[in-house]
Amino acid sequence: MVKVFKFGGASVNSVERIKNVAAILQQYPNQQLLVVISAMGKTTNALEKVAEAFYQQKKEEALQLFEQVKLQHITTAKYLLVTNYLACEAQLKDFFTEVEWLLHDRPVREYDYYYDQIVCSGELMSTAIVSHYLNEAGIRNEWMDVRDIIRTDDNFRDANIDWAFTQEKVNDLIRPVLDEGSLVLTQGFVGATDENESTTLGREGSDYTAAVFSNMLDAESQTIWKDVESVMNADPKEIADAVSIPELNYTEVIEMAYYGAQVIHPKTIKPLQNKSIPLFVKCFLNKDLPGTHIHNNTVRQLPPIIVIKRNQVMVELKSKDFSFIGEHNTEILYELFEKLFITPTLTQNGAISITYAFDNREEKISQFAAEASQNFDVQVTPGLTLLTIRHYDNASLKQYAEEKQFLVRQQTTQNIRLLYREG
Ligand SMILES: Nc1ncnc2c1ncn2[C@@H]1O[C@H](COP(=O)(O)OP(=O)(O)O)[C@@H](O)[C@H]1O
Ligand SMILES: N[C@@H](CC(=O)OP(=O)(O)O)C(=O)O
Repeated sequence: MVKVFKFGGASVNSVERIKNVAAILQQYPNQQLLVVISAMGKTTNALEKVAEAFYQQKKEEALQLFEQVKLQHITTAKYLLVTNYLACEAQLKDFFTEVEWLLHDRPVREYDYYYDQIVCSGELMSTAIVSHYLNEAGIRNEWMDVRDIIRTDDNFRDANIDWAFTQEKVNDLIRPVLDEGSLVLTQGFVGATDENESTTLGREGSDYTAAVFSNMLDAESQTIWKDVESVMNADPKEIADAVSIPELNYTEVIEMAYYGAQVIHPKTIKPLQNKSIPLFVKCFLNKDLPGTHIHNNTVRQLPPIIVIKRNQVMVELKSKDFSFIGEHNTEILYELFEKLFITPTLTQNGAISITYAFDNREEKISQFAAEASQNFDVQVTPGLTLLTIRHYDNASLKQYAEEKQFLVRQQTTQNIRLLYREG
């Protein structure tokens, strides 16, 4: 049976880290492996800047920013590769040309289209480098362009997968290579339309790609390799005494992601759950640590799970005519969410007012406030943090919630949520 591995940006962001990926893969010599890899480090953010400059018709700036991305990849390939360098360089240059060809044009289509054509190159470049290195290290692998496999619609930046078509491609292109004993290496986060336009599946979407493949290959398990020891009860970068969670239920992971824990992409769970495929989160820095096992069974006695979402904005809306917040008013607001692709991170209803928190994407929030002000009095308060404690107990309430000067507080038997000013 197949194992699916996903290595994220942090696991391939240097020569040493790529060598470490090879060392991990060497531990699975007789295993059918499909490996999904993300763009190196923060490449996706860098490519987003290229796309923005291009769309603002700052061609020189876009080309210059892309030059830096190119250099970073060429340098990594140079330090990493010996016999395969020239072959890798040729492959990278093809990807460079694909992007530069577009950058020399003028934007005539929507931004999201160009975003995807540019940003997808991050995953193509990283996987090309890793693939050549694995071959040098004696790990036979076949690099596959995921755009030949994952077919999506043209909802750029958040494309939806055509499951039937993709399943056929998995059967025709991936399965035979795995059966023949070769590791398959491909890109996360990326797909393509029936017109061969590149698409992406939403930020941090590589976990999801891996889950789609796990589902379609009826994998025995999926493993996401991270720079942390496991899924923890809080982001260890935020909370120093975060503890490891050895076991979790699929639903709990979806809940954590919903409240903003940026540890596993929420869309990842469903394809796995549908086929009861276990998900392991393991540490690429120390593969002997047990990590977290995520499955279908109930897990009791979870520790309090703390999720901190910074850079939140609160938007309070009062109906201008003192009408109650009823179907019509909420309909207007939900239509705006859909139009602007924004989702509240918290909602609090009153009789003639409604309060939302959002991630502070300034342009979108301004547009939301402007449009909503046709029907409501709108007040916007930026600079806030949203804290959620799931499975809270007295100790965690005391430690994290007690002294916060909150603007909104919500409490159920399971969760407590506070929206407060960043101090
Ligand atoms: N509950 C949590 N448990 C573990 N890590 C978490 C949690 N919440 C946030 N993180 C953060 O997730 C990071 C790893 O995710 P990410 O940087 O997206 O990895 P990658 O890009 O390699 O997929 C960790 O370094 C950690 O700071
Ligand atoms: N590179 C994409 C997709 C992804 O999933 O990345 P990572 O595995 O590093 O979170 C992003 O940064 O959004």
